[in-house]
Amino acid sequence: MKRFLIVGGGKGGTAFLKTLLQLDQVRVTGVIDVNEQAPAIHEAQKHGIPTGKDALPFVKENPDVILEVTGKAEVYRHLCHIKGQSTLVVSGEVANLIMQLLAEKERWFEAWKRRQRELDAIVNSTHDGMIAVNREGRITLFNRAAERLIGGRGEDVTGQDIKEVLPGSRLDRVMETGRPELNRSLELANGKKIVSNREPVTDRKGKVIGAVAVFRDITEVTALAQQVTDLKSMKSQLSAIIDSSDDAISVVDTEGLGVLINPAYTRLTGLSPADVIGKPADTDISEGESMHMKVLRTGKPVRGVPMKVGPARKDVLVNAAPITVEGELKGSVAIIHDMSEIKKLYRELERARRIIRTLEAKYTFDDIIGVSEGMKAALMEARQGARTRATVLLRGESGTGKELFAHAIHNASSRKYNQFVRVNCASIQESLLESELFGYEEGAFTGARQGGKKGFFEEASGGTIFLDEIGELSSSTQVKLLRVLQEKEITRVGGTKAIPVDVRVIAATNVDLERAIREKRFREDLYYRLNVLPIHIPPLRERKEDLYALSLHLVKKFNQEYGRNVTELRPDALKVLESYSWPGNVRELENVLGRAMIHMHVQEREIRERHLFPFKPVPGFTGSPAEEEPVSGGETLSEVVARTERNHILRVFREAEGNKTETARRLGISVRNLYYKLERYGIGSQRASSHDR
Ligand SMILES: Nc1ncnc2c1ncn2[C@@H]1O[C@H](COP(=O)(O)OP(=O)(O)OP(=O)(O)O)[C@@H](O)[C@H]1O
Repeated sequence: MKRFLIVGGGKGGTAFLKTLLQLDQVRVTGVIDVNEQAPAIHEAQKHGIPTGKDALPFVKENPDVILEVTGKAEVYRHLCHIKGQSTLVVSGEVANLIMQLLAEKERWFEAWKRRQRELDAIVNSTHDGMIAVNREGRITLFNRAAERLIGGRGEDVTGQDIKEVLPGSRLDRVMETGRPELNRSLELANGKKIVSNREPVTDRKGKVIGAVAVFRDITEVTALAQQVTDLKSMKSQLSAIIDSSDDAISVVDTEGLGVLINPAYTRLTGLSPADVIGKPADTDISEGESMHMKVLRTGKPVRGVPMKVGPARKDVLVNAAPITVEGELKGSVAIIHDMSEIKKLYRELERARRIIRTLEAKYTFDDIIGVSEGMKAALMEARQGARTRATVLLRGESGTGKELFAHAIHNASSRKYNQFVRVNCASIQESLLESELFGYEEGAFTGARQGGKKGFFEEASGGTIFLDEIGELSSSTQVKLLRVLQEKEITRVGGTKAIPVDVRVIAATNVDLERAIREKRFREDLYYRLNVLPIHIPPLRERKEDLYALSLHLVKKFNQEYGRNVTELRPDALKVLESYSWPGNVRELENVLGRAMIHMHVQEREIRERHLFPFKPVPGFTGSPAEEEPVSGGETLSEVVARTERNHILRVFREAEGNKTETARRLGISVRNLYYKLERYGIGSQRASSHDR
């Protein structure tokens, strides 16, 4: 509040008074004039302002400004003994001007104050901390951000020595050197990280009159920077994982537009990033609805969807899932697993399995012993035949080695790594044979397996099927077999679809097929289909020169089996063997030698005649006891019938020298029936297994 004393109440004084009365922060302490009727005196009295002598005490109170509006002021100055007061002498004309200037100053002052408040607001609202000190190092500014960062209150610390409030501020140092310190990072005692700029404040002449520090909290920024670094490294790790994945990966945004694919995706589909990124997913790899679009539509993952993709139409399995960030759907990711590799591996595995199984077709040509002309010819034909896929018909009596030949042909052919399936056509019930050979569809007959079943032909696909005892096939099976040989395709029982099969057929029989054709028991057309490469294996009695080598070969085999060390066959023993007719052929020889070795002393090395003695070869026997059973009392009728039947079959079987076809003929039953009965009564050597698998 400024106090004014107006001296002179004329026009000028009145003008001053009126102007001053309009101003804030101004108090007129009095108006003085010798003329008590002067207009300003009147005006002052109207406003209760002391005049004349009444004003004098206020003069003594030392008004801030005395406005002398006339020359008479000198008198009043003297009167009032006012000293050291600034006195302004103005004429009435300039009084107005001065008043205007005063008003201007007041406005400027107001503006300055407002500006000051604005600056205060700015200084206090900024996130940057600000501290200013004067020349003495006393704090003149300590804004709110500084309060927050450092602690303490601006009003408390203002005027205090900066060295006490903030010993590490270095503002004293800045004042000393007069040089700014910029972008300095430091950690405060409270753990906050800041970066600060400190600058000296100079007057117009460049003299340092203080210093100011502006500093910023970078704790969060540092943490954010760390997070960004972490995210970057995570991103590059993820990119490396995605790029090195063998599974194809694709990502789309919420609009279904491609965002990311990995190299495996390009390898699988042939689509480059340019084909996919930013393009709609509904034109992607799938034929129906895109898995991405399905995921975006339903918000749910899809799993294990089989598809064919890419130019190679590779089999794949697709998994797709929504990408959600804080509960919000952001897109979809699909992982496409190439199944062709697995399928390939599976095929390899199957192949390996087959090789293992094929080992069951374990004989090769090296296992077939034969020095006789007849055997040499058969072997040569078989070796040649092995190189082709021609159907082979092995002819020869029981036990001559037909199956051995079949194994050897398969193992010498290009099909050796695939399945060798042996089917004994006589030992499988006629009603089952068709479905066993050709398989059946689900529901083909009561008891048919769910999903149907592959037959032997399908099992042998890529390999060889050995149809033993082919002469025993029923006419309906003969027709079907003929079709397989002609069309190279099968139809499952109960099915309509023709399934192509790539199978090499080796058939064998000891039946006189030509006679069977004449008797209408065997189809002529099938005969010609089978008889592409007939191989005749002569009976042992016609190739006695093989006996010695064969015997040594078989003895070697038994040595291993029985843990013996027999190395020789004495001439006397060989002579006995040569004098025999071998109706059971090599199988019978095998039995005779096996039995002889069992009866030899462990240390004996040579087979002699006496070892074979008493040599009563039983044709067709493999060692199972098959003597006639004696009659005993107290049997039931069915036991008597069974015993009688067994004894009779055994007798005829011996008389026919173990020839099953002949036995069956003499008994008036089918060979199949004979097989059944031989097995039932434990007679003979036939194996019950229908195929080697
Ligand atoms: N030349 C041979 N060299 C070595 N062993 C042989 C020879 N011929 C046959 N064998 C052996 O004789 C036994 C009977 O042979 P295989 O089973 O092959 O005869 P098969 O003619 O198929 O008889 P079947 O018609 O009764 O089925 C087998 O143990 C076989 O190893």
